Amino acid sequence: MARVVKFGGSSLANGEQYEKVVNIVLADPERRVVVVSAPGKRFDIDTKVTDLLIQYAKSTPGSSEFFAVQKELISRYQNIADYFKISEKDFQGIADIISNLSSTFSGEDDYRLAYFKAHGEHLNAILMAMVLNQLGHQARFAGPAELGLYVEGQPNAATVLEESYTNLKNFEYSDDEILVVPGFYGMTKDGQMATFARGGSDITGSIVARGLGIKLYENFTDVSAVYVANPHIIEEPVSIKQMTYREMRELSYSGFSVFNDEAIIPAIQGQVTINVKNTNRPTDPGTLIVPEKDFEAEYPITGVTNSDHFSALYLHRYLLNQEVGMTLKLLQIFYKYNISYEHMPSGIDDLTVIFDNRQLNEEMIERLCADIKDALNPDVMQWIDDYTIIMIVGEGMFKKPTIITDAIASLTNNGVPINMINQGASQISTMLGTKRAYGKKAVSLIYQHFFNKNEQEA
Ligand SMILES: Nc1ncnc2c1ncn2[C@@H]1O[C@H](COP(=O)(O)OP(=O)(O)O)[C@@H](O)[C@H]1O
Ligand SMILES: N[C@@H](CC(=O)OP(=O)(O)O)C(=O)O
Repeated sequence: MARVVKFGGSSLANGEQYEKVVNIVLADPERRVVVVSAPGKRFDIDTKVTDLLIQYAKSTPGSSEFFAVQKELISRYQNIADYFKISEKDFQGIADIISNLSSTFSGEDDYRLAYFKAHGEHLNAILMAMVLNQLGHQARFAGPAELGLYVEGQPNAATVLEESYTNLKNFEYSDDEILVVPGFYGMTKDGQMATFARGGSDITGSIVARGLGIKLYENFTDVSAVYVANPHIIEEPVSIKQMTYREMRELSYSGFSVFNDEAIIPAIQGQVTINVKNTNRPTDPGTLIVPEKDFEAEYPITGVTNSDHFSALYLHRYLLNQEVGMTLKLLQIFYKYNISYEHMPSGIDDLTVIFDNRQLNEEMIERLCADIKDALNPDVMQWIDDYTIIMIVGEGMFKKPTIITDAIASLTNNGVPINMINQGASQISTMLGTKRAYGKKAVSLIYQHFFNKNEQEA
């Protein structure tokens, strides 16, 4: 069965990592389509190529910073090319593209940053095809322009156009060649490069798998599995062997950065199974992300995460719930500021609106609050920035009501106050709100309660 394989920036950070990737690709002839990110961090305090490109785009052309970043960028690709003994002549094309990025850009101003960022993946795919050719394999660069992968919307947070799937379906390639596809960006209909949100190469992998009708998408990263909790919070957490699309989407949206939350959608639409695997330990089975829960879960919940990218607005006024059109007025104000909300748990006299705070700034919040005061005249209105959301996820959770009470008790009995509970109609997640300082402690307590094997056996 043909596969799409995507390699994240950590898997392509230098020559040694690149060699592992090449070995993985060549180990199985079914690995026909290779999606690459831009080179990532080689060590903890290193800078990803995407971040260097952002710095490059923002520096003044001709300034010393501009030339310093340009040099650093060329050397990131040069080191990989040298590792594989790519000739100077062949590499020169990549160096020239980097040097000339500022002058080759001819689109609308809004797209300039996206143009720079997209080149991280673009050049890495050109280099990967070169390396595979140099090693005697038939490989070809296939970028969004060639594939017909079209996008629309914001230049740095684009969304795929449906016609891309027809274009991909009609894309011709032969059985004996490897396609190397740059992740993270697509083309607008007027020929400009636009990127997905950060971490968006995962999205390209899903789009390409759905479009080409490929049913297995291997997503190679630097961990051996999707763990039940963030490994930066819990040391050596339990691995998830299998999970559903819905579980992964809930968890990635709220903090599991290992797989981009938007990338699940094309996989759902194309019924593509995702296998998250480790480039450094490719024989480990990894985590399978599948359409339906037709497997036995090992633990009562699938995962727990916390996320600080939410803020809340609390409104209180007696008889708030009886006022016809109150929510409409509120939503009209959000619409005016082009703000979407995530959740809106309510009581009889109060309402909490939870926002993704990455779309807000201080000035917007001030104007928004002033408009709400005018329109709704609340007794209490509080903007809460010091907020973290704890998300507990599992398809089986709601069959056993004690799971939620146990989770809450494990927090409140250990000094973590909860100021919001939201249980979605989806019946697979419960969201708890608390102060940021408690975020990691809350994840640890819930982890200890549900996954700590010693405790469970006791
Ligand atoms: N629940 C989780 N399971 C596994 N990894 C996680 C989880 N939550 C956060 N991560 C982090 O995600 C990282 C992998 O994602 P990312 O850095 O985007 O990789 P890549 O460079 O391969 O795209 C891991 O190194 C890990 O630190
Ligand atoms: N290089 C882009 C896109 C991406 O998906 O990268 P990675 O696979 O390294 O997370 C970024 O840094 O956002």
